[in-house]
Amino acid sequence: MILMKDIYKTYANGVTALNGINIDIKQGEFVYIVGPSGAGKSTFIKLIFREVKPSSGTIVIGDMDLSGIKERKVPFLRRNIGVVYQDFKLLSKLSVYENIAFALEVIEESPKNIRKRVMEVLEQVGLKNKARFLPNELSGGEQQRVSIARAIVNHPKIVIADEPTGNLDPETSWGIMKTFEEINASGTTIIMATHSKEIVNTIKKRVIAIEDGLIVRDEHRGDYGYEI
Ligand SMILES: Nc1ncnc2c1ncn2[C@@H]1O[C@H](COP(=O)(O)OP(=O)(O)OP(=O)(O)O)[C@@H](O)[C@H]1O
Repeated sequence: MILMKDIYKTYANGVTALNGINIDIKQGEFVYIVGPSGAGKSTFIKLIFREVKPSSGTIVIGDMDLSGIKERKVPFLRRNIGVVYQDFKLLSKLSVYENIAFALEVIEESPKNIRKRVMEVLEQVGLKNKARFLPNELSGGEQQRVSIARAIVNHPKIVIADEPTGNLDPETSWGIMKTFEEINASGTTIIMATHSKEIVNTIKKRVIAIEDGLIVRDEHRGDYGYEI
């Protein structure tokens, strides 16, 4: 599903973020990516949806080998991947409904299907009654739910989340995690970078630890393993 072989990444400024990564993640897995600040977690995550290109090595996502992929094929890769960010990245002038519908409009889904599917995902994240609200009229947790709804509206096979609870209080974070678990239960692969020891040690999943651009630990139902 997600395969990386001998992945190295050195940025244009000379910083080497990844130093020989090998990984195999199967469809339907839930994986935490942990490690110190600057270890290479975000770089690892960005490789999956081709926000970042490796300096060398092979990446296969589903049946797509990204090594030789043409730029015009990248949107097809991204259709299978939903992304959730720490700071939500919602469009502030668009309503909740429009923020989610936008993801379907760009792939030219019919207006009837768009309406049906947007209301479906809003129901799934518990925000059906806020469809007409603007993002700044919502709490942080609600905004993150909108961004999760946007990420899953197109039925992606993979959802990637880069510190999705980083800006939320603990109670709200547990609710967001429950939503990710429900999405995972329907067969979607979840890759989540997190600094939350409480979450990783409570909701046990596969844990991949990255330090200095290398995978130093890969455990089924692992622990967070750091003090903060
Ligand atoms: N666009 C970039 N250009 C140059 N260097 C970068 C770029 N993005 C990241 N880096 C560097 O690559 C290294 C790894 O960064 P990365 O963001 O992947 O770490 P991280 O583990 O996600 O950190 P954090 O937990 O703080 O988010 C760092 O030294 C960082 O400064």
